[in-house]
Amino acid sequence: MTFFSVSSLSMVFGGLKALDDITFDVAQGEVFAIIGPNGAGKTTLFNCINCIYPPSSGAVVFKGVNLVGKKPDRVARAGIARTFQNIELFDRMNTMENIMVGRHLFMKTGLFRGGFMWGKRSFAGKEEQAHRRKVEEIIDLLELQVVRNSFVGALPYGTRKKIELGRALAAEPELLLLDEPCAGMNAEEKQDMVFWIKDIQDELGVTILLIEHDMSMVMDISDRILALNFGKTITIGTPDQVRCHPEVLKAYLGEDEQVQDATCDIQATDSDGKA
Ligand SMILES: Nc1ncnc2c1ncn2[C@@H]1O[C@H](COP(=O)(O)OP(=O)(O)OP(=O)(O)O)[C@@H](O)[C@H]1O
Repeated sequence: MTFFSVSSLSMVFGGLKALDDITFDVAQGEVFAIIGPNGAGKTTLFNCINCIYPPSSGAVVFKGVNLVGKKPDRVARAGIARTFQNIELFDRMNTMENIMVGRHLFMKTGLFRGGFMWGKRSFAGKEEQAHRRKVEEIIDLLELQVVRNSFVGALPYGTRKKIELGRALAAEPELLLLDEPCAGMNAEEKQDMVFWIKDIQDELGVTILLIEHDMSMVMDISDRILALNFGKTITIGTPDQVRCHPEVLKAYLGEDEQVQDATCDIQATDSDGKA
């Protein structure tokens, strides 16, 4: 059984075809990147995968189940978690509490309530302690110990991105959708994020779908890449295949640009598509 697949997926907004007949599959354990210039349809594709948008046509199949028409919380329960392009954390909550929010899918007694209201020996208290242990494992994995009790609103951008990643991991996903995990990060923070993503793939066995504008990061981390432009697939292949694909180069560099570099490197771009 294919672990994850998208078949003939199209999404139309008014007269605009944001996704046009997209088909690909992802094997368990892969890091699969989706690239393309601004407006190519990458976020729309993520929104169709986790059912924020119902596609106009096509299928999104995860472990044999077509997700189209399901609610986003059902998709999360099926084992798909997501981070967003813009950080969406609770600034007035600390790191631990923000990651704990990712556990809500598993909570039978409600967030935090159990431990506080009925004591540690009650079912609710024990359940809450088990969730806290899971959160502590994630804090250790992502080396967030020093900011465990800090309000996230005051923390540096790169740390906040990592906490958002931690919250997604708290849902114990089998498939993790990362929407521009390196956006707004400096070079050191990007290097760290690459390291965490590889760790999540290797140590937790999580399959990763990644949207990212930083091409050096994408080429470094991905097993395979889907390149989109104007909602259509340009190509799917390994980093080396995609890096040198003439249509990919044209999409990034423009019609008139000649590729001088024999390695076919695409310039790293920021989220505005600027070099
Ligand atoms: N809710 C919406 N209503 C109408 N048009 C939309 C909507 N969401 C996206 N679009 C359009 O669909 C196209 C694809 O947008 P999308 O955000 O998926 O691109 P993207 O590749 O993620 O771009 P970026 O890299 O800038 O985030 C764009 O033309 C965009 O304006």
